[in-house]
Amino acid sequence: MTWNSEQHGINTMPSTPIPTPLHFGNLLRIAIWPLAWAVVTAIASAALSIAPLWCIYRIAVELFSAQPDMEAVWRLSWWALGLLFLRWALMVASHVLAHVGAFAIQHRLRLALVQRLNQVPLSFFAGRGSGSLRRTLTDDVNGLEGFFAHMLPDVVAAATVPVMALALLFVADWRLALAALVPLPLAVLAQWWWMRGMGERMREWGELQKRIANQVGEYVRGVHVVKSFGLDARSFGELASAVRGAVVWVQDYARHSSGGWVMFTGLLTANLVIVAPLGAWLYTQDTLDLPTYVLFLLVAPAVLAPLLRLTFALGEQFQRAQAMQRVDAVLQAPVVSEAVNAYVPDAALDIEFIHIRHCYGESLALEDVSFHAGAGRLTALVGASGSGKSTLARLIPRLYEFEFGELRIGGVDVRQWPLDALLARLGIVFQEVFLFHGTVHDNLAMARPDASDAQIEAAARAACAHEFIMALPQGYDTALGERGARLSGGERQRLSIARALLKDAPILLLDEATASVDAENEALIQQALDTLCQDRTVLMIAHRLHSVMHADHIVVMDGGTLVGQGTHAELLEHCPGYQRLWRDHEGARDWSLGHTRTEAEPHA
Ligand SMILES: Nc1ncnc2c1ncn2[C@@H]1O[C@H](COP(=O)(O)OP(=O)(O)OP(=O)(O)O)[C@@H](O)[C@H]1O
Repeated sequence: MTWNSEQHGINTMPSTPIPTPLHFGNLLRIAIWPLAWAVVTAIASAALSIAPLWCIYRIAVELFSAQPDMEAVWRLSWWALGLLFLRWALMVASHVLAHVGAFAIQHRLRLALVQRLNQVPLSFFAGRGSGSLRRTLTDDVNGLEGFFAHMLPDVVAAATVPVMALALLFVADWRLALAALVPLPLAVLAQWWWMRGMGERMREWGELQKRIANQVGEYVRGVHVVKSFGLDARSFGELASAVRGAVVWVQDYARHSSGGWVMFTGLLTANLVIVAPLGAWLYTQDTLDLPTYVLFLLVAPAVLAPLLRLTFALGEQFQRAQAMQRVDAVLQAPVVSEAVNAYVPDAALDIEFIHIRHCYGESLALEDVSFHAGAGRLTALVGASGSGKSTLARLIPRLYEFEFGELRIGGVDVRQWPLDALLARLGIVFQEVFLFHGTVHDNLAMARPDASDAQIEAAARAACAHEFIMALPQGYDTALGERGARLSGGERQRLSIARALLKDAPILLLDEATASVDAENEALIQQALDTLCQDRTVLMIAHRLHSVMHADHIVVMDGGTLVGQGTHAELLEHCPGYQRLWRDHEGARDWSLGHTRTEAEPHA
């Protein structure tokens, strides 16, 4: 039989959003039926844990009677064994059902988180370390799964067993039953003492864990730099300080909590210390029979000891509540808004920046920038590092929302475009090429999932990538490591150009990517780019001026403002900012050529 999640009340469809703010109630609702059955079977199994003890009590009654009925003793023994097996079967059923429900919750949460992360602007990620976000998607979601899979049946059992045991003891002898409860108020007092300020402490612990996760993420990303300087994790200051902070926290926690904890656990497991002598005294007074005394010796520990489990669950609950808050913060993160009356214009797709102003937090990145990138033309953005070129490009796919002004594509403000339609019309080639785990083919096909093998190959050929792909061990089926580690920068760049060619979008955002590659790769990439740019609206961030001399339009940026625009010739004549850039560029070229010459001369 296959498990049909819909039939069994598990709603895994990502299209139904999870109601926020998140709490245990709305998580439970995701998988209400399996979890409800898990609770029912857990209660039944917990109740049955007491039943064999009742059989043993009845056996004792027989054995201590004047004429023991051995047949009844055997019958009761078989009953005890049968009930024990039934209890185990119910326990297994409860755990299986709890896991089914918990996995449904985990699956739904993950989908909802990934969906949300797809919809938030880039500024959301800027304020968070990638480590802490990864922790939310993995550890926090796993923790919630674990809570429902393990804690739920355990907690239900831990709460049921004492109630059943106490009911049985009160039926047998109310005086000893009360005695079995005596340590409880003292244990609660010790527990209160032990738990004081726990919420604050757990919050501190959560913060420390977040810091460590971020720092470990950073350490792993920068491990080549750390190694190249002959350092190790201890010399990675922030990471070392976060780990030391955790050690101090644990020491402090142990110092403050151990006394109360020892008292609490001691009291909860010590009711026999009262029940045993009191029962013996009542027996000597002839007000208690021996089988009842045996029953108390067997069952009294089950009245309080399971409460220990409940305490663990409470501690666990603190952590899960924090995990839930972190998951909730992502699920409630503001998404890129989409206009109600969004529409796709039926016009040539030019790009127009009108008095654009943008800040990253408090710091101003663009001020009053206006220019027009004509449809089907190549517009280049030039300027010193930090002048705002990339920021302008990032505003087009709405990776960031600008503060003031208008940004029109095809005559319509980007905020009036349906986001999917906008992104479908953009091809993006940035310097940092991200390649996913998967084959070369998968990495290319992501640009157009329905592309045929022939189309993929044609794009690769046009991007001058086919030859190096065929030289890989399995050609297009070669798996690429994390971040495409097995490919050179130039090869990755050509793959990303092939992707853009496959997507065949009418607008192209290009971060000129030839700055850091060798001459052979530069020529190949340039050739690929020339093919890619044909008949498209191209906005190109240019780091080397000679590559944009022939652009239709050049926009010169300086310190977040536009200081000139026109063709290369016009700017050389009128724009001091461009003249300076050109002088620097020519100077650098002379230096590099001169440098090459002087190095080459001795061999001439
Ligand atoms: N995510 C960010 N958060 C905060 N400030 C940023 C962010 N990205 C860029 N900036 C700042 O905004 C300004 C413009 O940066 P931008 O990357 O747009 O310049 P650029 O001209 O593309 O530089 P480069 O040529 O070096 O890439 C800079 O002062 C930069 O420090």
